[in-house]
Amino acid sequence: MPDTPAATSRARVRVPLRFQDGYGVDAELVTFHGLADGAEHVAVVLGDPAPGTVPLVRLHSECLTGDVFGSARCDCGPQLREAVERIAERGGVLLYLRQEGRGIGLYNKLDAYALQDQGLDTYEANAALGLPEDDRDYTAAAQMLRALGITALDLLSNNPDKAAQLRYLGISVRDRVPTGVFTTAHNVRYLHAKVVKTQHTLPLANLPDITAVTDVTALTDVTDLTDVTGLTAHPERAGRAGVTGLAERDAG
Ligand SMILES: Nc1nc2c(ncn2[C@@H]2O[C@H](COP(=O)(O)OP(=O)(O)OP(=O)(O)O)[C@@H](O)[C@H]2O)c(=O)[nH]1
Ligand SMILES: [Zn+2]
Repeated sequence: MPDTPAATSRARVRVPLRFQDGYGVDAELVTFHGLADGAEHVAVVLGDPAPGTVPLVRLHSECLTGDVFGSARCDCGPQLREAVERIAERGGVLLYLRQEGRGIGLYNKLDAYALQDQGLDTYEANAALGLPEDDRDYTAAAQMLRALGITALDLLSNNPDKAAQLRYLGISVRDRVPTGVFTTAHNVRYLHAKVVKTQHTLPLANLPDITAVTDVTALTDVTDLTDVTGLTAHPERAGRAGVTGLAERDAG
């Protein structure tokens, strides 16, 4: 385990969260001193874990296009909305990490989008720009968790690298709990690349051949795509139910 200096909490403020679909919950936002990368990450503390249970935690990487503007090119917005409610129900923390574009920044991400529009996948596009496929380091996340008194957790994520890095940093990840599946006509190739290239636990691996969807722009209704993928298109609840079978307990 690397020897990382401790971070301390800086401010704790109550913020009532009110989403456009009517869901609301009161959160406590926590800021920090001493984070390793100097970025302004924020912890969103939700609900109250029952005594003797570990908190549910999500490390959510910033996505301006998806989180703020509702872009359908990725699944970040629905994942964020889902995570807030699931964590609030059980008690836990969402770490909102300022790692736009898997760490390469917003402008580089949009450059990568332009290359994806020419046929490259999400990882090839980063590489073509001379950038890492995924530049995220979760040292600051581990510091934030420790500052909040959390050393054991269940992780709400499909990304095995998040669990692996947290464990390396000395945090005990008991279960890795998959998020819902939020497909749109515009993000299915992106989600498929995450499964094939970075082993995200999304139930897309058995797709007959995603490249058979040659013209996604023609799929104006996401239910068209559901026929192709066999997946549920974008419902927050049904999508979640569809992947619960993938919940796994990681050893160690
Ligand atoms: N470079 C790049 N970043 C992207 C792209 N699409 C989304 N992102 C960024 O990817 C991050 C979200 O990561 P994801 O790979 O969707 O999911 P994850 O966080 O690794 O895994 P989960 O916990 O399962 O959601 C955000 O920072 C987005 O801005 C893309 O095409 N290129
Ligand atoms: Zn996104």
